Parts: sequence; structure tokens; C-alpha cells
Amino acid sequence: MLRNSVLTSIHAATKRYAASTVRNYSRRALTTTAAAFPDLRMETMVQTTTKHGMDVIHDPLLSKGTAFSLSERERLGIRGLVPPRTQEMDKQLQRIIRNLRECRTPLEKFVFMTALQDRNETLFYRLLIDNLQELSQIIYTPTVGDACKRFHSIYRRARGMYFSSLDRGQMAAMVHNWPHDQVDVIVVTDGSRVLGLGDLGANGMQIPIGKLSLYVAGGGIRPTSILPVVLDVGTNNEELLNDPLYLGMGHRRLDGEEYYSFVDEWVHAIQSRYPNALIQFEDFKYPHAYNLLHKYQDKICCFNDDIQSTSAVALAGVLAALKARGKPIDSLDEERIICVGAGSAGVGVCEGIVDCMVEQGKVKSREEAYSRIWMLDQHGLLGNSNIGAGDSGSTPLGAGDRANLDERQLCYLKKDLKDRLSLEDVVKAVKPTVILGLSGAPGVFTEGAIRAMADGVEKPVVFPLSNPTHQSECTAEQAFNWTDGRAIFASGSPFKDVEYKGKICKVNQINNAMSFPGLGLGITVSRASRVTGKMFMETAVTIANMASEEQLKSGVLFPGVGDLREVSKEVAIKVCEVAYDQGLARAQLRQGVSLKGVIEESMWDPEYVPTIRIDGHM
Ligand SMILES: NC(=O)C1=CN([C@@H]2O[C@H](COP(=O)(O)OP(=O)(O)OC[C@H]3O[C@@H](n4cnc5c(N)ncnc54)[C@H](OP(=O)(O)O)[C@@H]3O)[C@@H](O)[C@H]2O)C=CC1
Ligand SMILES: CC(=O)C(=O)O
Ligand SMILES: [Mg+2]
Repeated sequence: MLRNSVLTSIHAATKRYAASTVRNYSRRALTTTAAAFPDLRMETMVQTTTKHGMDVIHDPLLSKGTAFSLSERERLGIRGLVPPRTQEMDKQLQRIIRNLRECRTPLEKFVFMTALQDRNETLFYRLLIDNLQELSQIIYTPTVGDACKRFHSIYRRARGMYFSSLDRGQMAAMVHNWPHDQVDVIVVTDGSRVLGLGDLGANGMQIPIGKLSLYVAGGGIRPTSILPVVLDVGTNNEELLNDPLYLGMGHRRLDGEEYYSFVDEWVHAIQSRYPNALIQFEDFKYPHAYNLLHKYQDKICCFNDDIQSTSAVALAGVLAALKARGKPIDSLDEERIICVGAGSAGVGVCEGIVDCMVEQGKVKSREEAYSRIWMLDQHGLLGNSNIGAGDSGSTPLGAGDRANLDERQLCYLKKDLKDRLSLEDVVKAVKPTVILGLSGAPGVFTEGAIRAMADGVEKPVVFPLSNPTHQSECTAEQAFNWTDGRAIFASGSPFKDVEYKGKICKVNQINNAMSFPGLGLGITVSRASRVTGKMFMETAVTIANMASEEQLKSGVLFPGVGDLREVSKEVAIKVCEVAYDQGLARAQLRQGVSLKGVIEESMWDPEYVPTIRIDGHM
């Protein structure tokens, strides 16, 4: 609950925030110019610029393409530089959509969308918001995976910032090269584990760009307030190292102390210019992902998306599935859960489930919660290597393999089951109710395993969450075929609903995209100084409670990406409430102000506003 004792005005803070969209805003400039140009009314939101002529047309944050009015063309010095007829956004959208539909492949659509973003961000975001379900599949998973693999081939124009091993000692100066003084959200990757595609080095840049586009489209963060970053610490991807067109550093990855001190220099550099920005660590390989999270989470405003946001949405999915099976949401301890994948996402998701079981109070200890989860890595079950090899089909032990498990993974080790048991054998032994895939290994949910699961439970919860689509642990069609249409299904990347024996089986998408834009919005509005586990837990419960009874009955667990703006609002409200409750919020609240109203008001909506040219010295 919000504390009424925190009085003053978040409303005013939001207004200030909204005003910051009016770049270089100056009341004197506005008054003077409004007097000279009677088509502008004082209450109209305007954007100002010191730019002129082609510089206006070529600035994607200023450009309106053919939509500049005659008086704007006059005062911005662009008369004659664009076709004579002024066309409003609706006509531009018609043209864009027609052209987009003519692209033959998703990657062509990706290139088309990128070109639009590079020309006119307002139009890009209008198009994206109005077609979020369809176009998120282009700018985000699955197509963004392809775009990452091909980044060095399809590269056109700079976006975001790169910090490489060449930049040691220079980063604090470099951060001032970024053209915007206010940055609210930074997404940073080292490209070491891009979706389920492995090490893609500097090609990973498309991931921060895509995630941040969702922050803007789904969370209403301003396009001027986002910063995509690649930490180019090298790559171990031989194909890229040998490709003359590769754009990243041509050396192998830094590791150990060298790696961590590199990241540390970057964190300090960013903090020196943007001390309040939210930093999202993205697609860092295990265990770097965890090590960095633990190093920084209590010091700066940051989180790891793959660990924490994924945990929130996967937990939301499991809780909603309980409801769909007619069980109370606080009966999580009654589930038997298999998680295939023991990396950042797998461990992160299972930690969230354990936290939730403990919070629900039905388990006596954390250990008891761990006992409800069976975890597998690429060798099979994390089990007891002292149990001898039998006829279970598990692979023989290789010397020292299990020595690599760390204390986070060892919590899930099962003493009563043989180490490296295959998935199918684990399913037969455990009779799971829920199976999660966070392995990046396509097809590991085998027919035998899923059929065996379906033998033991009326509504098996099958969540192959790896991205992009072709890395999914099974397809939607397989899941429904192998469970006689009984599965409650969600995947990380979208699949179409499946018709099975005349019945439409619903496919859900569980992707951290349902969580991070709302988190970013809540953090930005409350100006929270830290991101906490409680924020993710509340996010999970909020999302889990979004579907109606009817939707749950039909197999829909929560809204889809098409409703991301609505979901983000609800998540942002919760995140703000937690921030105030935990004493982390720095924006102050005015009594009686609705938080929902404040959040809605602070969300950027892409509309053209009049552009005024001002003297750079004002
Ligand atoms: N839907 C969503 O929102 C999200 C989905 N993901 C997806 O999760 C996947 C994993 O990400 P992340 O945890 O960060 O990656 P990591 O590289 O950190 O971990 C991958 C894990 O999967 C295990 N694994 C690999 N192959 C197999 C196999 N054949 N059978 C069983 N386990 C296997 C690995 O085992 P070992 O250590 O032995 O190699 C490792 O434990 C990716 O595909 C990613 O796209 C991630 C975040 C969010
Ligand atoms: C969705 C996401 O963050 C991933 O697959 O890594
Ligand atoms: Mg990720």
C-alpha cells in the first residue's frame, strides 16, 4: 500500500518528466515564437530544436517525414525539401503498412522497421504500438535472433553505444558522447549468450535495441531516454572471428579479473553521467550473469532480465496455471516441477518459485521448497553421482563434470535419484505436474517425456520457454498432440494456437517482455533507487491475476504482448507501491493522487506535435 505520509507531489514530478519531452524547452522561446506564429496555441505541447533544413529532416527524433505543416516547413527551413502535400500520420501509416506487407521474409521486415526507426521514431513507435502483437515478432523474438546472427551483414546505421577493450581508461569520457542528458533506462549486453543462440559478440546489439523499443512501445518510456549498450569484451565465436565483415573486436573473450574490472569501469562511467538510470543486464552467460547481479544489485539501480524478469513471468504462468486447474493460487507447494536448464534463466526462475513457496507459507523450510523442483542441465538430472549406473539410459559419468555446479545449482541436487538421469526417466520417477524449458536446446522435451508426463496428470503444464522459436524445447503442436490436447501451454516465442481433434488449444507466450517495460515505468515514475526481489514477486502475482475465469478455462493464462501497455501499467503500479513501501522511492507523492493516473500520464504516446526552431543560445 502507498504510504500517505509521503506527501508532496509525484504529479508535479510527472509533469516535469513530461515537459522534458519538449526538448530544449524554454518558456521565453515558446512565448516569442507563439506570438510570431499564431497557429500555435500556448497550451499545445511543442518540441523545439536549434536545427534547420536537412538536419531536421534527417533527425529521427524530429522528423515527421511528409507530415510537416506549411508553417513548420517555413520556420524550419525545409520548404521544398519534402513533397508539397502535407500528409498526416494516418496516411503515412497506410503507406508504411502497405510497404511492410510487401516484404517477403521476417528479416526483410526487420530491416524495413529498422530503416523506419532510423528515419522517423514517432511513426515507428505509432506503428509498433498499434500492431504490437504482430510487430513484436519482428523487432523482438523470434526475428531479432536472426537479425543478431546477421547483424554484421545487415548493418546500416549507428544506434546505441559500444564499449570495447580498446576503450579501457576512456569510458568516463566516452559516456559524454551520448547526445541526451536524461537517460532513464539502459539495456546492456556482452553478447555472450544471445537468446538460445550462444555467443554472438557485438552482434548482440540488436537485443538491447529491441528490448528498449519494447520499453518505449509497451512501457511508455521516452525514446530520448533510452540507451542500448554493448560491452564488447571479444567473442569466442570462431565463425564471427573469421568473418572479415564482423564489426566487433577480433579477439577472444576477456575473462576473470580482466572481465570484471572492464564491466566495473563501464558501470562507474555510466553512473558518473546517469546516476539515476535503471540498468538492465541482458543475455550475459552463466555465471557472469549472477556474479554481476550480486555485485551491483545493492549498490545501483539494476537488475538482470534473464534471471529476474524471466522469473516473474514464469512464476506468473505457473500461478495462473494453478487457477486454470481450479486450484488456489497459494497451493504452489503441491506442484512437482521439472526445470530443464540450470543456467541464468533456469536457476532464476526456480529461485522465484522457491521464494513464492516460502512466502505462501505452506512449506516448512526453503529446503522443502527445493525438494519440489528437479533440475536438469545438458548432462541430465542434477542427482546423486554415488548411485550406480543402471538401465535408465543415462550417460556415463565423465570425470569432474559435476565439479562445475555451484551452490545455487547444488540446492536442487536430488540425493535419491541417480545423477544425469535422462528427462524421460526423471519424468517417470517424479510424475511432474509442471515442466519448464530454459535450456536453449531445441527438441529436448521428447515425445516419450511429454507422453509420460501426460499419463500422470490431467492438465500437464508444459512451458518450453527458450528463444527464438527454433530453439524451443518442443512446439505447440507437439505438446498438444502428445498430451491429447490437455496441456496448459506457453512458449518463450510465439506459436499459433493449435487445432486438436476439432478443439482450439490456446498458446500463451511467457516472455520477460511482459515484465520489464512495466518495471522500467514503475522505477522511472517512482525514481526508485534499487530494484528488489519483492518487485518481481508482486509483478508475478499481478500478471497471474489478469486473466478472467473464462479466459483461464479456455487455456489463456494472461494477456498477450498485444496488450503490453495495459499489462505494463498494472506492473508499474505494483512496482511503485513496493518502491514506496520499501522506502526506495525518491519521487514524492501528493495525498489523494491516483498512482494509476500518474503512471498513465507519464507514458509517452507517439503523436506529432508542432516543432519550433529556437536560437541555440536561448
Ligand atoms: N522466455 C523468456 O522470457 C526467456 C527465455 N530464456 C531462454 O532460456 C534459455 C537459456 O538461457 P540461460 O539460462 O540464460 O542460458 P545459460 O547458458 O545460462 O544456461 C543454459 C542451461 O541449459 C542447459 N542445457 C543446454 N543444453 C541442454 C540440454 N540438451 N538438455 C538440458 N539442459 C541443457 C545448460 O547446461 P550446461 O550448463 O550443462 O551446459 C545450462 O544449464 C535461452 O534459450 C533463452 O532464450 C532466457 C530468458 C528469458
Ligand atoms: C527473452 C530473453 O530475454 C531471452 O530469451 O534471453
Ligand atoms: Mg535475454
